[in-house]
Amino acid sequence: MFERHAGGENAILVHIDLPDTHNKEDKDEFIDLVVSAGLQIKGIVGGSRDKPHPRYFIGTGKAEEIAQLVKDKSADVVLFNHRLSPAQERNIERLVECRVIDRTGLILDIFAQRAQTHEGKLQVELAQLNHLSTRLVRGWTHLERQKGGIGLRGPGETQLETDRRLLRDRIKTIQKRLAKVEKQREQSRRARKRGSLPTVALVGYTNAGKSTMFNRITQADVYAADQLFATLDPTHRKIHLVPGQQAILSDTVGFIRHLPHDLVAAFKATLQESRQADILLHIIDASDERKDDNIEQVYEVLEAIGAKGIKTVEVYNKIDRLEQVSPKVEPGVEGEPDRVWCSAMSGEGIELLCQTISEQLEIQWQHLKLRLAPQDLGLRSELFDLKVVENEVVEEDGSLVLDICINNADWRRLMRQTQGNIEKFCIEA
Ligand SMILES: Nc1nc2c(ncn2[C@@H]2O[C@H](COP(=O)(O)OP(=O)(O)OP(=O)(O)O)[C@@H](O)[C@H]2O)c(=O)[nH]1
Repeated sequence: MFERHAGGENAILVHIDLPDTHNKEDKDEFIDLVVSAGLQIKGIVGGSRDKPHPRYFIGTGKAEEIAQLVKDKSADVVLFNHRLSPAQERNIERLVECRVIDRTGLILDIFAQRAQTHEGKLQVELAQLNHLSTRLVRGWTHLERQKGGIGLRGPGETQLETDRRLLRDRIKTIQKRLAKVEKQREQSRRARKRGSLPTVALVGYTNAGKSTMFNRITQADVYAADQLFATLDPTHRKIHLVPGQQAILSDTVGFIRHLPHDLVAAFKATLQESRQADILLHIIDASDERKDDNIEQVYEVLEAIGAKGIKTVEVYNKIDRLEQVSPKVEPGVEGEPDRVWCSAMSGEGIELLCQTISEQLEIQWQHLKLRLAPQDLGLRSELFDLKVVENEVVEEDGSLVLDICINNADWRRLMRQTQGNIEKFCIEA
């Protein structure tokens, strides 16, 4: 694994403007990421190119400039805000004589520092190992610590072959463990659904204020820090939105621009949580000048994980930092999400937010087909009392087939009342 960056290692940053980069935003975010990883920035090397140089990504002149800077500033690591090929990483490492980490490596390292649960840690380790496996070369010593020596190396195996084998074994073990943890999680998710409380998932660009909002709404003391990715693992709490209405609130990982696709895949289980939610609360840092771009990035990730169609409330957070903005709700028109302006930090507007979530949950309707046995007359009359029955057919055996259109709140109440049994009558959703 990469060495942890605790203790403030000295870093030289490299950010090159290429035709497809959003220069300023990308660079600012890169700096935020590096600071968040606990590194000391000792120098930033910039420049522009039409396309990456095959050998060093940057030009030879720039590479030499970096090598000099590494010496002058006694840097421990050079960080590229780009995705480097394994060969490029190696070539630069040789030239500058210190460790080189690309953008994916940096994000993985931050994930590794923030992972809290067993599953989160496993996910990070797997992603790191996969990333490393493409970078395994002769003389590569990252796995040194795990090697016990005797008995580990097979007959005639070179160092490189041993490393590869160890890496493959480790990847297999982690995949197995992850599969088990994911299964357990799926079971507890089903249990929560059976408990029939609606779920509300917080999503949003990293540092938008999700953990702070989670704390504010739940009054729970989860970790909130001025660090990117403070929440790698989802956390769940039961919340009271308005008297009598409860929901499960879940906090998820922060999104980030250009999140490499293999990382999206690695964190799918974590992001899965948002896919299963009844409502997404999209937390936006209203005081961030990059907010429009960030909003777009979040919607892109949501689309990539198949969570695009879920009802969303856009939460414009941090209004305490804005002048002349008071808490308010802007109802969405023509299918656009409602927008709530509030502050997780000061608490202004949080009541409005809870009311909006509650209303959105109430007004979700679903069409269902139920088959009731002739003796289930109590339930039948209850459904008629609720005025949710659209059609009724009596079948030859006396059973009743009802088409109903019911809102979530009523459905949940019936679920509670029948201890989940009503679900057994569903023949079609
Ligand atoms: N002024 C102000 N600061 C806020 C507000 N909400 C959150 N913050 C600050 O913004 C920073 C990030 O907040 P977090 O809650 O950790 O953000 P997050 O979205 O969970 O971050 P990731 O875990 O990186 O995705 C912290 O310094 C918070 O104190 C707010 O309403 N007003």
